Amino acid sequence: MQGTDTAPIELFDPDFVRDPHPILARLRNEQPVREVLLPRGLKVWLVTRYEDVRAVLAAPSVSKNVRVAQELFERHNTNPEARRMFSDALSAHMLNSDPPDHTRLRRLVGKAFTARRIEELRPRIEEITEGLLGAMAGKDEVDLLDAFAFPLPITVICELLGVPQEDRDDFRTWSNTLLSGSRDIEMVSGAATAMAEYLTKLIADKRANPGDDMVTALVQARDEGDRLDENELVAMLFLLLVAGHETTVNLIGNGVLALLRHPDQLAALRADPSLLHGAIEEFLRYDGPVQLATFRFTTQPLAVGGTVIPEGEFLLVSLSSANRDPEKFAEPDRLDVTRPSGGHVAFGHGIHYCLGAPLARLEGEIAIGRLLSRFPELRLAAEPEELTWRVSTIIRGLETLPISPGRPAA
Ligand code: HEM
Repeated sequence: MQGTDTAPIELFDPDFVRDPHPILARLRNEQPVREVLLPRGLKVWLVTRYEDVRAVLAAPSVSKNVRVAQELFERHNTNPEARRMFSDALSAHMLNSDPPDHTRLRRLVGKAFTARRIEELRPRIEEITEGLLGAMAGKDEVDLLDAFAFPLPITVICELLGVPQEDRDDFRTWSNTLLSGSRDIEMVSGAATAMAEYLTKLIADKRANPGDDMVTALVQARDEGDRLDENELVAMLFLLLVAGHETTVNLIGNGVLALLRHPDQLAALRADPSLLHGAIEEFLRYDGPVQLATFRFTTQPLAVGGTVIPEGEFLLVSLSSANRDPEKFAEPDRLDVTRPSGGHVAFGHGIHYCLGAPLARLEGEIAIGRLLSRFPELRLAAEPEELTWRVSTIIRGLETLPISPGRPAA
């Protein structure tokens, strides 16, 4: 019977991590709403069909209030050692809040992320892109993630916020650990503490030496208008930096891999660069960087796809699965850069729809467009089967992407 089968499913087995789509297709067909046990011992409901995913993301009775979530977490966790996974210092951000807190927090930064404001960053994003591509020219083989897909968005978000260059490597390490889905609880909470201490110090520095950056603007909003408290300030920076670090890298990485594995699509895009805009949407649909939306929970019984999920249960919705649902997308497993774009849920849906979507799209377009025009001979430098994917509850992305750039265009 639908929903009640709690036999383990292989959500984080090597087969799933390598290619989740066959397992997701089976779930959509057989058990579109069902309970699963996560690696750290938490029981959650997993939702996999497009319409159900959108309905859950838009349901006002589905909450993200982190304080209530902490209590529920303790009730639903089967592993007593994993009790404290939510770090208080980092958790008071918009993605962990319901209205009216969510509305207030999102409004504080909303203006800086509109498509128009983000478009002003274009020349700087192009400059960083050209610099990184220039450094790749002449090399036989490089890891595209390390040389290009990571440094580009990290540099952009750090410049926007005002995070010093020399601190960026530490930040990347902590951020990766926090999103790894690791069972090593000490390592995860160590990274959370280091991150919180770092951000607290950054805020103190900006108070003493204000700059023309977003951290300074938020510090001033905190100090003058009393519109967010100190905890919320730390958590806001944490969210923006982590979102800026962990996502766009995989739009670039997964997108380039998809193209290199589909030479006909690569040729079509090279022949008609006006397809690029739609191609970015297709990469987001085909293998988006965020496979599961973040935790939510029911505050009253919720009917989804014929199953009633009781009150006080955790929900995870699979964005990767929704984006391959044949009820919504014809031939969903086919990469097609000419597909009419739109409708995918790679950036989520509802009030938590990705704040950084305009920035991610612009970075993705500039990065992939310039990469293809700079390196006409670009090819994979590994067999696709040899590539390994990161083990993470949230993120869908490669560990490394070895490529051979070939001769640069004249
Ligand atoms: C291709 C890159 C990106 C993808 C695929 C992506 C995806 C997502 C998704 C799926 C959500 C909703 C999660 C949920 O409802 O559980 C989200 C929220 C969010 N994203 Fe992104 N993101 C990307 C880039 C960025 C960037 C560059 C930033 C900028 C700093 C950013 C900032 C945020 C913020 C602040 C939220 C929370 C919004 C809210 O709670 O109202 N994202 N993102």
